[in-house]
Amino acid sequence: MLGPNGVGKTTLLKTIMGFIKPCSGSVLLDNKDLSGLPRKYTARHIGYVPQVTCHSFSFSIEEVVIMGRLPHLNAFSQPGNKDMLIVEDVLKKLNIEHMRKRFFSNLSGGEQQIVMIARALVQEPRLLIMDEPTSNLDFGNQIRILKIIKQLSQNGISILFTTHFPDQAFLCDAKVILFYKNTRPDIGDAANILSPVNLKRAYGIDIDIITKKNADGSITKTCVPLFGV
Ligand SMILES: Nc1ncnc2c1ncn2[C@@H]1O[C@H](COP(=O)(O)OP(=O)(O)OP(=O)(O)O)[C@@H](O)[C@H]1O
Repeated sequence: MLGPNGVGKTTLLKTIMGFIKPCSGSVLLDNKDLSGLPRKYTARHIGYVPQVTCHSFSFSIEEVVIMGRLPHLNAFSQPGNKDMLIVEDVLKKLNIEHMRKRFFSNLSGGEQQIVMIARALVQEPRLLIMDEPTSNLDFGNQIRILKIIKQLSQNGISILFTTHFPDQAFLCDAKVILFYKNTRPDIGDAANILSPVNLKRAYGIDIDIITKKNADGSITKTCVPLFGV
């Protein structure tokens, strides 16, 4: 989901998650109205990573990530071997296994963001919803998270995320919902929707789209704003 500030991307995600009541229409999961489903059921199927705010859990990284397994545990049961293997795998994938004992509240905003993504991944959801998952991350971590997003989607997991960087839609070869201030959004493949004309309508600036052929034959598209002199 792409679009200008304040257009309603977060509001739509919160509505899908059931935190806000829709003004009209309904949100269905497996053809059932989400608002009537038990929270635990929803949590087994949908993972949610909210926009970064300052979280102050007094737990270690490892403990915060293990909490993502809660929807799969019975009341009063402890995480078992299978749960711990999933946690290990995700800590490694996100390159945070070496800092697992650090206190979550002492982490930087970007580090906290990676841990919150890890917590959602160990939930093993069918649908992962993330609000600006890369907003606080350094360039390397942005690309690492995008690669994971692409890999998960190739493995059949649906991922819905907001971003302010149209390039990320090209990199993930994603379907795009492009919001505008006063008209209905456009929905479709990044290659079709992210044209200079549509991007100007959304963001109010001139943008060129450059196509680069890589050494391995693949194509990378990137947005270049026309900055002027
Ligand atoms: N709790 C709230 N109460 C009233 N209005 C709100 C509330 N939260 C958001 N809004 C308003 O709803 C509109 C949409 O906000 P929203 O956060 O969904 O936009 P967004 O597209 O996610 O923006 P951004 O890209 O800046 O994160 C904004 O005008 C915002 O001021």
